[in-house]
Amino acid sequence: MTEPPTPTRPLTGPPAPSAPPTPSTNQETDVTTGATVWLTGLPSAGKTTIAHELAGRLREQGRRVELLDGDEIREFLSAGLGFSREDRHTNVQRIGFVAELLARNGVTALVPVIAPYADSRDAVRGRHGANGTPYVEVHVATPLEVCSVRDVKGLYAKQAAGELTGLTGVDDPYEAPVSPDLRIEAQHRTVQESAAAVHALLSERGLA
Ligand SMILES: Nc1ncnc2c1ncn2[C@@H]1O[C@H](COP(=O)(O)OS(=O)(=O)O)[C@@H](OP(=O)(O)O)[C@H]1O
Ligand SMILES: Nc1ncnc2c1ncn2[C@@H]1O[C@H](COP(=O)(O)OP(=O)(O)O)[C@@H](O)[C@H]1O
Repeated sequence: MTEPPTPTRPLTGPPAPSAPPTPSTNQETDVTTGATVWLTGLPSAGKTTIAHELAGRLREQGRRVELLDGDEIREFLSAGLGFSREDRHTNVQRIGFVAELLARNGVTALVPVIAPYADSRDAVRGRHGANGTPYVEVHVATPLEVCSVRDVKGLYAKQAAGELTGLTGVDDPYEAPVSPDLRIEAQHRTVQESAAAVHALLSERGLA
């Protein structure tokens, strides 16, 4: 009597150990659920650093991620815009528009951009809400005293030397979010801990 051929892969049961993890999906459309994660905070607060760490974690679990870097956006999408209230508002709306497009198509859009004005941020949140696209606001709440010592781009020193005016948090407004989805006192946490906190929130909401 001949033995039936052994299948190379089991037809039922759990996926093979080498299978990549499955991202969360919208049950009705079977489309991967995207989201915009906006990290707002002062210059040198750690927005970009935390966003990169978070991006790595999300990619590891098989999610598609785009990081909309503020400096890159200002070089291309927002070329020519400055740092007046009006220009910052325009910049934030443009970034919000692109992030929402990405998020509604299944991408997790990470946005480490200052976005100093509450009404600008609210408008972005509102547009996401109107389209049913998940939006998560994270306040990277590193205090000015810490940011100005880090001074990654030398902006605080320039402002102090009188070579720059209108620096967010110093001589230009930063309206801290009153009720963000998450506030991180990032000066008391490692980058990994901060990224893990955002990741945990996304998991709770079925977005990671
Ligand atoms: N005057 C002034 N105020 C604040 N920030 C300044 C300014 N001039 C240049 N920069 C640098 O520009 C980087 C990008 O700014 P953003 O696009 O995130 O700002 S905004 O949301 O439009 O206000 C921003 O990047 P980050 O340091 O990564 O936050 C700043 O380094
Ligand atoms: N606990 C921390 N969390 C985040 N960044 C930190 C921390 N400690 C030191 N840093 C450093 O602070 C700097 C923050 O810069 P960056 O992420 O570009 O800030 P932002 O994007 O908010 O302007 C980086 O050089 C980062 O390595």
